[in-house]
This record gives sequence, C-alpha cells and structure tokens, in this order.
Amino acid sequence: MSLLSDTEIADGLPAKWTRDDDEIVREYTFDSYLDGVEFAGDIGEVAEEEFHHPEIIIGYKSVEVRLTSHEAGGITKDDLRLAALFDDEY
Ligand SMILES: C[C@H](O)[C@H](O)[C@H]1CNC2=NC(N)=NC(=O)C2=N1
Repeated sequence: MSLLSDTEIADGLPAKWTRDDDEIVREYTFDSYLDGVEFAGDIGEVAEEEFHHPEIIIGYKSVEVRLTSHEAGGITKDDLRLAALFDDEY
C-alpha cells in the first residue's frame, strides 16, 4: 500500500478525524467508562478482521484512536478505510 499525499489525506479524512504527522487521530466520547472499553473491544475486532491495527488509548469516558501504516511508514488508504469502519461502530 503506497503512502498518500498531503492533499489525498486532507481530502480523504473522515469527519472528526484529524492528522497528526504520520498518524490520523479521533477522540470518541462516551456516557460511561465501560462504554468506552466496550467500543475499544468492538474496533479491536474490526482491526483484527482487517489486519490493520490502531493504537487505542482508553480514558475516562473517552477513547483516542490513532492509525498509521507501520510497514509503509506513514498514512495509506488502509488508515482512512479503517477510520470509516471504526466510525460505523460508534
Ligand atoms: C507484520 C505487520 O505487523 C502486519 O503485516 C500488519 C499488522 N497490522 C498492521 N497495522 C498497522 N497499523 N500497520 C501495519 O503496517 C500493520 N501490519
């Protein structure tokens, strides 16, 4: 999978996602801590199915999700695709 250009990333970022250097990031908020934990598990299953894994930081009533393509060394279409799939779980 090849690296995307700055323009391709900007144009392809799903709503509420932002770019942070070589990663794309979104923070999800929840009514309870355990709702966030459950969401993390849900997107973990999607990541495993797609074999493309995010960094997931579980906070109090919030979950931060970071995506990058390690092997490619930056942001690829896989990252944009998984971001949209994770949003479907929210
Ligand atoms: C060996 C390598 O980790 C695997 O091919 C997969 C697993 N999940 C992955 N996840 C992410 N985010 N980037 C990768 O390059 C990647 N590679």
